[in-house]
Amino acid sequence: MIKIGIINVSDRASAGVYEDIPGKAVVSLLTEWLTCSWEPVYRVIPDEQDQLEATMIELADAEGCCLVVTTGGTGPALRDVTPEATKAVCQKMMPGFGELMRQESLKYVPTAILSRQTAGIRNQTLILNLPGKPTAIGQCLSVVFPAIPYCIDLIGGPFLTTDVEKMKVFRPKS
Ligand SMILES: Nc1ncnc2c1ncn2[C@@H]1O[C@H](COP(=O)(O)OP(=O)(O)OP(=O)(O)O)[C@@H](O)[C@H]1O
Ligand SMILES: Nc1nc2c(c(=O)[nH]1)N[C@H]1C(S)=C(S)[C@@H](COP(=O)(O)O)O[C@H]1N2
Repeated sequence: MIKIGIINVSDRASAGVYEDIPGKAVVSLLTEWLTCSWEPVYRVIPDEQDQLEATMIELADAEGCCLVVTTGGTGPALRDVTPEATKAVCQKMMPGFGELMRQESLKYVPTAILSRQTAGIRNQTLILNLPGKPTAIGQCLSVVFPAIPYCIDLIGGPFLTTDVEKMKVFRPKS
């Protein structure tokens, strides 16, 4: 079974102050787009770098997720450490994901430049950061998703398929 990790990184969501809207939004978009069978591996944790790194490693190495999507903790605030944790656990960074998501987000809010969201590869797992704002989830994930299945092909992961009416992905012809 294809597994996809979703980690909501938020002190308030993990304390139950917020409902986990961003994480649920990721699951609902993936459910709408993907036609292959898959299952979410879901975590809600505080902005603690050690815990976040341990959770990313668990979802990548022990659970075998081909993709791990994080929400929140990408900004400049003192406790925002999601990009640092991502860099610490990845062997390769994929800066194009962050660049494209910021460019898209700027169409909606000038504060898009405050997100340090990035992506990287840990072994056979792509780790992708999204901002924590519920409205940012669809705006960011839909703009980078067309490249995600091919990225997962290239790192030796499972073949992700989508409903082309809802999410058209791109795989270059070999
Ligand atoms: N479940 C939610 N419902 C409504 N707004 C949310 C929710 N989660 C996040 N947000 C909004 O997105 C912003 C950024 O979210 P993020 O998770 O990065 O940080 P945070 O919620 O401030 O985290 P923390 O609780 O760790 O400070 C929040 O300030 C809030 O405005
Ligand atoms: N699409 C989109 N991107 C966005 C935003 C948003 O509302 N929509 N908020 C910005 C703001 S205000 C901040 S502080 C940063 C970091 O958010 P995070 O700490 O929740 O990850 O994301 C930015 N990117």
